[in-house]
Amino acid sequence: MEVTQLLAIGLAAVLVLIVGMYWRLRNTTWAARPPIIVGDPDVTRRLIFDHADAFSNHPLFPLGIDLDAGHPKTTSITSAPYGPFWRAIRRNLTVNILHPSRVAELLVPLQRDAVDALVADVSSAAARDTVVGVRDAVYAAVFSTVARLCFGEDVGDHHDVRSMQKMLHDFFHDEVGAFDLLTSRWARLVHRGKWRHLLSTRSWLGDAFGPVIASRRLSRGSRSNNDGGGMARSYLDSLLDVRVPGNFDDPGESSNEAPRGLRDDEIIKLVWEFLGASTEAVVAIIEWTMAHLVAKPEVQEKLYLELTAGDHQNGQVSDERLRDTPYLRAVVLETLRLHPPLPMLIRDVGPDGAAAAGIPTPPNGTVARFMFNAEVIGRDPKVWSDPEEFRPERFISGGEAENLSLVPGPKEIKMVPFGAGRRHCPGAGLSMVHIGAIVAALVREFEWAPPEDGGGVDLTDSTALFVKVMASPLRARVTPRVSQS
Ligand code: HEM
Repeated sequence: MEVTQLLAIGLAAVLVLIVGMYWRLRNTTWAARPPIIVGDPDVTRRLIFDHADAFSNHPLFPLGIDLDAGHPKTTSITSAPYGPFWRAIRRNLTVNILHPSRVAELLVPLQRDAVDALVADVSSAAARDTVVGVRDAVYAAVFSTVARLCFGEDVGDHHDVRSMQKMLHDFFHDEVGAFDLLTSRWARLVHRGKWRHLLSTRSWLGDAFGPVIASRRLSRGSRSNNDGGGMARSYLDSLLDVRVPGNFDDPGESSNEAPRGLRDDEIIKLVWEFLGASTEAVVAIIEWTMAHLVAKPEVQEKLYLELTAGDHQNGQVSDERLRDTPYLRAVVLETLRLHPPLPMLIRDVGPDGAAAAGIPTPPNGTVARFMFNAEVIGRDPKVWSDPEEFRPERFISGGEAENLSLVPGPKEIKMVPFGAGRRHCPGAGLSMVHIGAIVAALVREFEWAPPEDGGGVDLTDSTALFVKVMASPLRARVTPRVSQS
């Protein structure tokens, strides 16, 4: 046999090996057993509400890996097992930050600066170019507000906020995202550096937020009454004060261990959850809303007229103001119906849940994973007329979804963008105010039209970690409105 033939055979063997390895690695997933996908609103209602005890646990490791391995365990509200620890940290967030009175007191004043900066950004982009993108400017406006809610005014200088924003953005929007790394060993092999970076999340979060927490502890310690020195009490302040049951794994109602304060590594996890939860989905919905307004000028005009009528002109958006601007609320709800940014509500259930759902009992010590598909539920033709149509009128007086609440009750489910049952999103009210204020400012100040290049509005979606976003960032022709005053 000639050398060239030998070489060809060797090369072919190597290729077969590589392709085999590729397929083996590609098909390795972190969820060992396939989840059970539910898209029917009635089945969702029955399982989540009628069997609430069994359907109240989210996955313990939302990213599929234990990022605490080798360290004391930490948890977020999202991943804490249903029980007293979860209740304590969720209650702390709802009472201290998300309660409507706190939203009015904390969020609304902070938004003013962020919205002004956003309007200035869009104005200068529109002056430079006929076609502008809105995603980055909105991201900055939302994050700067959220960072101040989280850390208070002493969050640091502009540079610190920007570097936190970049960290969060890279985590969700890196082109080789955590999801690719977790679902494919091939991706881990090719992007070893990024995989190592993901595994060391705990340590780089510590480097970023540890000093902020330490400095806040210090400044509070130097004041006798921990009153924040006249500053509004931030989420971080509440986390420094909250008392939790000794052990977050304890499923019982009463732990034997004495209540304790949170450790810094636990606070870091909760702060990271807060920043991510209050930025990503909010930005996604603002962009989807603007996309529909560009695509449907008649809806945009109707909204503009509502926003500029009477004393709404230049008014801040608050919970009450949203009640006075039903069309704005309807436009945002219609966007949430069509594009729930977290399209899957996940529940891990044991034998009770499996029995309720009529599926085989999961083997000892394991769970069955249910994914309730919010996107399918919100577009169910049994529930919605012309479900694929963007029609905000459904949500106003006389419409098929008049008076629909943000989070469904136990009687009926029509849409679940903020989830359902005990684990529903506690940030729904704050989100509506935050989204409403930004959309209101963008529509009041500018007219939005499709780019002249004929590209139109592309409503294709893609997933950034867990969040459904527009696959191509929105681009629009933006014209400043003539001042009404
Ligand atoms: C448009 C904005 C938002 C959307 C669409 C959204 C959606 C969701 C969804 C679908 C869930 C899972 C619910 C379930 O499993 O039933 C969730 C959970 C959660 N969200 Fe939101 N969210 C938004 C904004 C916020 C904001 C502003 C916060 C404030 C910090 C927040 C904090 C949380 C937390 C802590 C959980 C976990 C709740 C638990 O496990 O008990 N979210 N969110």
